[in-house]
Amino acid sequence: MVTIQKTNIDQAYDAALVKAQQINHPVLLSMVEETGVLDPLSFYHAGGRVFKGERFLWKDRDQTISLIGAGSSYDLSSSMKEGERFFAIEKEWKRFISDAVVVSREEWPGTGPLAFGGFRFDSANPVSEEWTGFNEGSLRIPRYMLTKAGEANYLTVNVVCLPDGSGPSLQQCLKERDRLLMMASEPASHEDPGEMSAEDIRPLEWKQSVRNVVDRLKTGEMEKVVLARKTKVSFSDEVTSDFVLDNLWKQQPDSFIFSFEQEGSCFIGATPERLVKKDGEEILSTCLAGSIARGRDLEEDEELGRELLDDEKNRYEHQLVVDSIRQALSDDCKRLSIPDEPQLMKLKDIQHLYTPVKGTAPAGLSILTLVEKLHPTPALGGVPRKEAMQVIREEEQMDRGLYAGPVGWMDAYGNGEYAVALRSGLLKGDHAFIYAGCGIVAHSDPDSEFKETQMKFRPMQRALGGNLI
Ligand SMILES: C=C(O[C@H]1C=CC=C(C(=O)O)[C@@H]1O)C(=O)O
Ligand SMILES: [Mg+2]
Repeated sequence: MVTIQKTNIDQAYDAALVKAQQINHPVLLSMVEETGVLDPLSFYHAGGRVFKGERFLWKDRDQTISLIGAGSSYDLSSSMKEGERFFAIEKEWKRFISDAVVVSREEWPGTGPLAFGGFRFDSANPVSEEWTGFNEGSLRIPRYMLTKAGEANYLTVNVVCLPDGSGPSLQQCLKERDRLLMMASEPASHEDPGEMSAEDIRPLEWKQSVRNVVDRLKTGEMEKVVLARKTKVSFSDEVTSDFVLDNLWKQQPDSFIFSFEQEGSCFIGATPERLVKKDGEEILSTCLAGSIARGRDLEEDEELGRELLDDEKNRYEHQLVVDSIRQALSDDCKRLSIPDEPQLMKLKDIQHLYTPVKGTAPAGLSILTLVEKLHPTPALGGVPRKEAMQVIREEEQMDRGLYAGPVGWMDAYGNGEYAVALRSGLLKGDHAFIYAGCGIVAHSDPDSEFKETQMKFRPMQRALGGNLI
């Protein structure tokens, strides 16, 4: 945890420089101020004029917080495998913030030193060409960050002071900040990516994989395996994250919206699934699994909702997630509250079975400890976990990259939130890959699971500019 200082900025900068020399290690100076109202997308767009390729955006499902980062002041990254990657990043983060000098009036959640990023779904799967640039864990502490929390707007400026005194001066950073703020007061505009065409990758092989997995599940050797597939979308021009975000923002108000630019690519999406949120001692998680279409009118929609709630196959698919999340959280969380019956979560293109999870944990417990325990839940992995992951590797024959992995943020005050990066894709110049998967159980039918993936592709297809229903 960090200690807040209420000194003036010049003194804090000098103190950070002296500290960097003393400990012979970079020291972060983080300055936080309340600002006037800023539009998140305009800030993101303005950030792109100086820091294209180094931006992120996050908006939570409850509309309580938005974070928009531009530039990088420090990267936390790990190439370690499995749980080690979470612990390695956690260790470096703790060390980094323990030396940080923070100038702020208060400990506003989501301000000051904050790391945003994601983790690959499966660290044991080799990194494919399309995902190069993303490590097993890749988190970024931005140079500039807008935090919108309710009605309040905050701007964080992070300057890393180096032991040899090199690096940007305080005056340079403050000048750049003013320029960024000026540009962010202009409305966001973006280029249209032009003509679009889509190509399903290995659709027939995917259905065959569902059959193979169903056969194995019927023997009782496993209970559930989530199989995903991808579609390649091509454009006549470059598809920018500004364009896609603008669409997601308008079209998916009930989802977590995220974008993470890294080395010429951008991982982006609108997911309904929270992995874990930590707000002081309060812990929230979500069980989300089991799906059905939306109806054409209210009556049909309610009928489909009832059908989903009563459907044995979907209830089983869902219950495996509930059991696994309960077990993963039971060691660290007190007062776990998990309703016995799921409810419906209705999104634009699909409805899901949904069980909210609440609990409490010591304020000092790191959110990454919980992420490590929860990931991968059976909403995107399977049961038993280890065996299901091996089947996914064998049957999917693809690299999920950050799709279905944890994506989100953590601050230096012990707050944070990670979503499961579903309904997402990777933008790469004039093309994109989008991903969707389904929980396969012994009673799965390949054609209906395939249709389910088609529904799950729709949010990204629409955001990419596809003229869909
Ligand atoms: C794996 C995905 O969805 C998961 C989350 C909700 C419902 C699911 C299902 O019904 O199969 C999946 O477990 C995806 O969207 O790519
Ligand atoms: Mg399903």
